[in-house]
Amino acid sequence: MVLNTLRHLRAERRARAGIAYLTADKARRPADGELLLETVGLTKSYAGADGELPVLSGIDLQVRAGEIVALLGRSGSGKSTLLRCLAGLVPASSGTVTYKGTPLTGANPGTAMVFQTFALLPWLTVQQNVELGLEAKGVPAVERADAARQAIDLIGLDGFESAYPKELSGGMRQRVGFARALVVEPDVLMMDEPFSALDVLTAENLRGELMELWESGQFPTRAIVLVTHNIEEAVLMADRIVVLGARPYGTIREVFDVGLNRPRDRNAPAFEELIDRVYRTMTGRQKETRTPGRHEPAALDRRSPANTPLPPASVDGLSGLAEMVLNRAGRCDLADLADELGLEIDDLMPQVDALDLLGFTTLSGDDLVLTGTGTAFAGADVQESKKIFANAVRNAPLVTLITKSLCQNPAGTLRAGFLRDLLAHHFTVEQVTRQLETATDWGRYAELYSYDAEPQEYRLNESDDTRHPAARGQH
Ligand SMILES: Nc1ncnc2c1ncn2[C@@H]1O[C@H](COP(=O)(O)OP(=O)(O)OP(=O)(O)O)[C@@H](O)[C@H]1O
Repeated sequence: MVLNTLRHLRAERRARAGIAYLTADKARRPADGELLLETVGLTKSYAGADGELPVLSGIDLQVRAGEIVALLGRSGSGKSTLLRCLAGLVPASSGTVTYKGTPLTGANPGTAMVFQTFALLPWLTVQQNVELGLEAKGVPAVERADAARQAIDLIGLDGFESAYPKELSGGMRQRVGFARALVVEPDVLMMDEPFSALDVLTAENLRGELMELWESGQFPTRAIVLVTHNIEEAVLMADRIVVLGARPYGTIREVFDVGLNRPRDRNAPAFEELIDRVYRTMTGRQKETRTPGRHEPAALDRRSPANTPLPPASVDGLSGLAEMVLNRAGRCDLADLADELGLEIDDLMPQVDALDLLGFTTLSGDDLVLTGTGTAFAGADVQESKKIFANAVRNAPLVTLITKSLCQNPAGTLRAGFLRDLLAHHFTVEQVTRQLETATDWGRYAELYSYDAEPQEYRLNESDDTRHPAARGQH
């Protein structure tokens, strides 16, 4: 249906060739390789409670006409921040971002953004929402209305022009988001997880239609940058996949040239093989052994609360995953397990990271494998599992820091504020809060300390203060 609409539109477009903002050459997608966006040595820090928090470091990236580039990485690796830097929505801390060779000094005039949460104005109709971008550019009303109608048709929303966002399903709202971005015919369409707020079928349908438009050469943009944490989505859509790693700062870990013919067959061996390769890169536990690049800070090597943040996994969550692996003979393919549970691999990563940190599992190829201690932990009764956990948790630097500090204070108490200040040097307020929640949960389960929400204080578990290796000064 969309393609028919397109053919119709194409003819209509030719007839309207005089309209200034809808140029004929934009109606074709030239795979001319022109360099559209470039970052050189891009570094981005955000202001934290105490100083700058580095998020991206040493990012050298190019986006050329004719390509779809996916920015893939785990939560917090800086994908959205990189997208916003490319769009000129946030300034680089150092390094340069250029559009067609010109350094950005504000919003990038060659890009338009589609957001995960649609970001529509509820008091405006579909037509008015779509016209917004053109209004900002000072396009006259009649031309604006005409262009909006075309974008609405293109994206399959014809008939909904006068509807308000609240009358639309999630999928239809996101179509409005696309139409609003496409109406300005940006050189580069920026998409920040545009399908992740939609149910699976709606996302699949919309993704498929967009790819048809792109492949047919009718998409009114010359390149696409897509942020996603979904490996399959990246392999399905992108020409290049840029994998960002998060530790200790967001850096480019690897770039994959996809090179598969379109439309892509998910069941083709080459498709599955690439998914496996990307997956290994994303989940790889290899330490940063390479020499830091010109623009990167030196890698940190000793585990400390600063360089080993606690993953946001509760004891219940990580125990649940350990038990699932135990029930699969102590070894399971993580991607298969995520599939079975109807989750994305990314959803399981906090628990996987936690099990890894505690020494309960290792990754062997694509498989998550229980270690001897992990097997004992997963099969133990509550009391025994608490003992095993108390021993393993010495691998968690923040828990050890809390325990040691408590032991050194004759009163056996520690204010959470002290830890907040300490961690604020390295993490955002949100990250500090999440880490303290995890440390509280883990320390309580291990019966190392308790926590009083009022007056926000940790307190040593006196009966057990000799049990923990950190308390005995053995760590
Ligand atoms: N405006 C901001 N101020 C302070 N810190 C921020 C801001 N925006 C992002 N961050 C922090 O920067 C880090 C990277 O965030 P970003 O959203 O770019 O990552 P991401 O890879 O897109 O993650 P996700 O997949 O969870 O959206 C995170 O730790 C986040 O808390």
